[in-house]
Amino acid sequence: MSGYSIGIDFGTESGRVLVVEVNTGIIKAVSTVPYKHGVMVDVLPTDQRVQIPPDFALQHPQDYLDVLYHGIPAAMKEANIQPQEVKGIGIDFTSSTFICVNENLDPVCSLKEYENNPHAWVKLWKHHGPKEEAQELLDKALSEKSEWLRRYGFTVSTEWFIPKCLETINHAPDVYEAADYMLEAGDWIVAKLTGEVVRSNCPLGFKAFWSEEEGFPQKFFEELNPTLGQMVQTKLQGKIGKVGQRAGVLTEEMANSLGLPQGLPVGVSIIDAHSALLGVGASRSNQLTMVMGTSTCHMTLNEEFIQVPGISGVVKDGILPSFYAYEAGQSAVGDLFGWYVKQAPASYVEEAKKQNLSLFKYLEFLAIQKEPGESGLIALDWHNGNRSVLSDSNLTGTLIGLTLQTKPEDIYRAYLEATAFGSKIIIDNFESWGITIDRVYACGGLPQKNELLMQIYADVLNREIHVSATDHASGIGAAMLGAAAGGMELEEAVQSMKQPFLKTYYPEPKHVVKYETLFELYKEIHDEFGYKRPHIMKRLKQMTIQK
Ligand SMILES: Nc1ncnc2c1ncn2[C@@H]1O[C@H](COP(=O)(O)OP(=O)(O)O)[C@@H](O)[C@H]1O
Ligand SMILES: O=C(CO)[C@H](O)[C@H](O)COP(=O)(O)O
Repeated sequence: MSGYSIGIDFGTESGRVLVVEVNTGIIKAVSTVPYKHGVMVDVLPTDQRVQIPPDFALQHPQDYLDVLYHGIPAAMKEANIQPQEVKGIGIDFTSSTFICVNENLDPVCSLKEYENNPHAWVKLWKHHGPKEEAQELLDKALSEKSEWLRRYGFTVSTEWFIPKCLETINHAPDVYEAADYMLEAGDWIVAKLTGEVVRSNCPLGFKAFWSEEEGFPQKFFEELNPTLGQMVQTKLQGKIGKVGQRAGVLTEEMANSLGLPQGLPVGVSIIDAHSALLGVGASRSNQLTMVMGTSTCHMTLNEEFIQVPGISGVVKDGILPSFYAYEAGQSAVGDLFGWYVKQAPASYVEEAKKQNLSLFKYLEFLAIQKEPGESGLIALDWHNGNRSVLSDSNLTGTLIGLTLQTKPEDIYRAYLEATAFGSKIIIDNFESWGITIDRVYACGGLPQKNELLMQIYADVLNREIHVSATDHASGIGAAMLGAAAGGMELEEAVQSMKQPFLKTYYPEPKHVVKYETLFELYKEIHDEFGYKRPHIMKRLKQMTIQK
């Protein structure tokens, strides 16, 4: 098949539209559209007096539509191709990003009577509101030894779809009633493009306790909450499609608005991190892809179903047919560095400006001059909770070893190291349960932004890290799904569109030895606060929520 595919990657802060040549994977154009409202955590845009509760992370659905309406025409213009040359569109989206819509697919937050209810807005993946609901689901599933829990590493995360549904049922019954569909935002975008609701097996499998063999655990839902039970037949209706299949075709109205041909095939959606695995071409067993951005997701494929505690999930055909796709992750990586950089003292801000460096780059420049262990610091990177292997959003970050000599760059380096230690815990966990990792890939926005970070990962993991040449691996994966919707075999699309590698980071033996010792200490602190004394962080967190 010749021609182009449009891949749209909906991230945490922005959406990116790619136009990609299907035979070569050459990126002809990229248009980035930042979300005007970003991540909403303080007040609602409709009324500045309505405070958003703590632990909420909301988004404005219009921001996603703006990515379509502005990003597609801009990317097409830059690519300088004819609309008829486009063979399909694919969508990837952060997940579980949860939206309630009515039968016309209008978000409930766009209806006047609900606009001031935070529950009516999009709940972003990192919305940690449904803590009690997640715990309730987990307690029941553990007490009954529910079969489905084996696919979720024996955990239930507040970030997932069903806890978010239950939170809406419990705290905003009117919003629940007003919704005709409760959808993953990726599936909503597909529905807006095609006029038809087709849910993807990927987020359904990873975030909503659904499997192809068993569907939803209907009886379990009914027993927990009758409304949740009814939801399966009502607000969770819609066709289910598999990643790699066509969800439908572009409606006339959308085609006219976007300047694309009517009837253009649109693929079933995929989660962003899962899409990145396709983008780097890690389409075999025993390869691990670290998708490093705001958060990090650790993705791998395997021919076998293996029960692995502490992971985010395993789904058959969740990324590629005939493979079980596995996901684990860390909830704050780039976000943690971004937060720390904002705390930099005025003298650092000034000096960075003088040297014409971003604060990230200035701190990296200072931190690179330090040896591993030199600062005597160890951090826990749980500033947005811990996704794997502890799966507890009540956990918080910590820093041990501070003295009067500690400098900001020491702390920055300790946080970079902490995320590498967190990744080592995840990889060691996979391996100890029989999922061997032979090759490690890194992609996402971070690897190309921070060389020190990637060298630390190579040293801590004591493995080579192959960094993808593109920081758009998710968008490329989405474009592959667009090509597949247009008629290309998905595996063929992966082989012809996968992106090359830019650089390999090799472990530095002198550093590896030092990091082995530091990791032993990290593991002790991790187990102490994660397993033995989680109540310390939980009680502190509780006080902040009660305020
Ligand atoms: N030089 C840098 N070093 C470390 N972190 C960075 C640097 N530049 C940006 N970041 C962080 O990277 C994240 C953005 O990553 P990116 O992959 O572009 O976004 P997303 O995860 O939304 O797709 C932000 O959280 C930001 O704080
Ligand atoms: O949980 C996810 C995938 O399963 C989220 O989509 C992801 O963690 C957010 O991604 P990003 O860091 O790229 O914004």
